[in-house]
Amino acid sequence: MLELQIKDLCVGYNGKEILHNISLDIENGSFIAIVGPSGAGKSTLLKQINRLDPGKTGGSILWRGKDVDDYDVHELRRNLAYVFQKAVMFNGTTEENIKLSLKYGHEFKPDEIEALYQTVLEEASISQDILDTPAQDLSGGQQQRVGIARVLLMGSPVLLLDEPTASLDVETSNKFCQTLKQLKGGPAAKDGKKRTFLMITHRLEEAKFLADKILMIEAGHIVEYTDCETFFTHPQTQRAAEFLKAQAL
Ligand SMILES: Nc1ncnc2c1ncn2[C@@H]1O[C@H](COP(=O)(O)OP(=O)(O)OP(=O)(O)O)[C@@H](O)[C@H]1O
Repeated sequence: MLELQIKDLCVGYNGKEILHNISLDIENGSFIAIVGPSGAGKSTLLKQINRLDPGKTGGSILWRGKDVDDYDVHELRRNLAYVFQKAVMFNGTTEENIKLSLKYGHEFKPDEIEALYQTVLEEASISQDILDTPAQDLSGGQQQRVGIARVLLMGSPVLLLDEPTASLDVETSNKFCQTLKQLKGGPAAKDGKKRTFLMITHRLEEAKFLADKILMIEAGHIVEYTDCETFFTHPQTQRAAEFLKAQAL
């Protein structure tokens, strides 16, 4: 089943085109790593998916067959959740910070919430000592896991991850990727369909570890959209081969 279809998407600002005729299909349950040089348009693409970027000039994005523009924006963002480079922590306990997402029009019955909460803590590797610490005192890696827990508590089937490990050290980042790996392929809450991940990363080893497919973008164009192994072992384009070679230096 197709989770997302992007058709001839064009984005531009002040007459300058940032994304040019992007078309791609994303299967339910897949993990897509989005790679490419700085300024390629990766974040712009991700933000287009849940309408965080206002620059669309043409084309369409369908989530489960319906144009994202036709959804109520809160419903859309609850289902296609954006995870930023750094999760924002508010005053209060970690538990309060995680349960904050329940305020955003969730569809769960009260008795379902507690069960889901317990599952989410396990899935996002949130231990009791993290819960007991004020959220603002948590380390960067712990805060990112709290951010993920919030998204899971909303039951979002699609996670849009914009460089979630960029501000983490290598060890913490590896732990965070282990958490994502555990989540991968797991059923989304409620509808039983699998979770789908789109993650921007500059760390190719993370893409290799997590992704089913790699989407490489450069200067607003798709360079390659291929399965992970093929991308790393037999890139189909000269440009992808050069990109991989440069990263290996
Ligand atoms: N609101 C905006 N107005 C004008 N230009 C914009 C806007 N948003 C993005 N851009 C431009 O679009 C281009 C692509 O930006 P984007 O953030 O999508 O790139 P990126 O591939 O995510 O880069 P990075 O890897 O450095 O985060 C950049 O040149 C950026 O300046």
